Amino acid sequence: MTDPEEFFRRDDAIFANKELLEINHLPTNDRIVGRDEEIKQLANATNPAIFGQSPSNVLLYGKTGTGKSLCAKHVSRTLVDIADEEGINVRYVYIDCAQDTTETQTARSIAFGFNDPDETGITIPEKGISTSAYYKRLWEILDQQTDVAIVILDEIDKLDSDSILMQLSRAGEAGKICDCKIGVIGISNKIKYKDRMDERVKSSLCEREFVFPPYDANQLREIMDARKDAFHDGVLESGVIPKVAALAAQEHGDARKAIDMLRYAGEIAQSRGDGTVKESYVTEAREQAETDRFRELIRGATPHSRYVLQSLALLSLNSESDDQFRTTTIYDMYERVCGEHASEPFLSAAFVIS
Ligand SMILES: Nc1ncnc2c1ncn2[C@@H]1O[C@H](COP(=O)(O)OP(=O)(O)OP(=O)(O)O)[C@@H](O)[C@H]1O
Repeated sequence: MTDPEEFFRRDDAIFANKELLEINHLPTNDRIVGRDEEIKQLANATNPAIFGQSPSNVLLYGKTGTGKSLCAKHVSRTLVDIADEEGINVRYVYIDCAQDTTETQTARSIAFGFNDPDETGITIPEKGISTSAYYKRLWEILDQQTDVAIVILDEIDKLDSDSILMQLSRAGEAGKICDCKIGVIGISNKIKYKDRMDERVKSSLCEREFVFPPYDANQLREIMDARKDAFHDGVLESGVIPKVAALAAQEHGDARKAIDMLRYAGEIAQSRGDGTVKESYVTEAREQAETDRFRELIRGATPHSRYVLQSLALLSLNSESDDQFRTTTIYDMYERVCGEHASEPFLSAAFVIS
């Protein structure tokens, strides 16, 4: 019988500190490259918190992987430490609005993020209480736990309404609802997001706006060089990082994709029992990074957008050429796919398809 023991590795010949290349890793100061100006502006906007005053609300724009979340978290983390030295209690929470799209979910997650139940004695149930009850607990928690609260709302455009923003901006207005000062850092990939905001929310939330430009190949190379110690000495072929940087720069300068590609290239070497991460592995790593990204995009789409996509994929698979398909052909396939998912097709999907 095969002994599974022979398939386990007791040491890692490739990675010395793989965590540096993991998606959720928040790098330290010395590993953050090429965002000095953005960090300076964000620090200026949130500086009043150090004196216990209201920070400016900020909106950050930029394409995916341009360091928006990283800079927002990094500046907030530093702010908390400096304020602490000045005797001011600042805390921050990070909310992914792609996960928490409704007002209730967002209010609950913010309350949960700021709450230390041992200190407040307040619990935040997953469900079973009303939106206003979540708010009530949130204001109470903020009053008890902090002088200044920073709320980072990533993918803010995914919120299904402005209600939570309205509440946060009202609460932030000196002492109206709670005594704590509140600053919001909104993050979006959609430059036009502001256009659909309520005027009142817009004037309060968009006190300052910063656009994060894409990285060029040199910056991407520096970002990866600063994390090179994720690998053991000498295992990375010298051409790997420049190749990853060049490919990622071609695809709108996305640092996440670059770091993913680098990690995958290492994993490919590892899975083949190769002691060297070869430049030739980068092409495969790129495909894997693209598949991941696509999977993530699809996961965020509505069920019917996924059914339309599945229909197109099925038609393309069964087609000899790359011909275009008639709307009726796609709609027929879409109806079939909906049937397989026990879902009623939307008539309006025909307009979307056409
Ligand atoms: N200037 C930088 N220096 C070091 N690492 C960076 C830098 N910019 C981005 N990264 C890394 O790239 C990845 C993506 O960055 P981040 O999540 O901040 O991008 P984003 O602009 O918020 O993207 P999205 O809009 O998709 O959330 C993270 O792992 C981050 O650590």
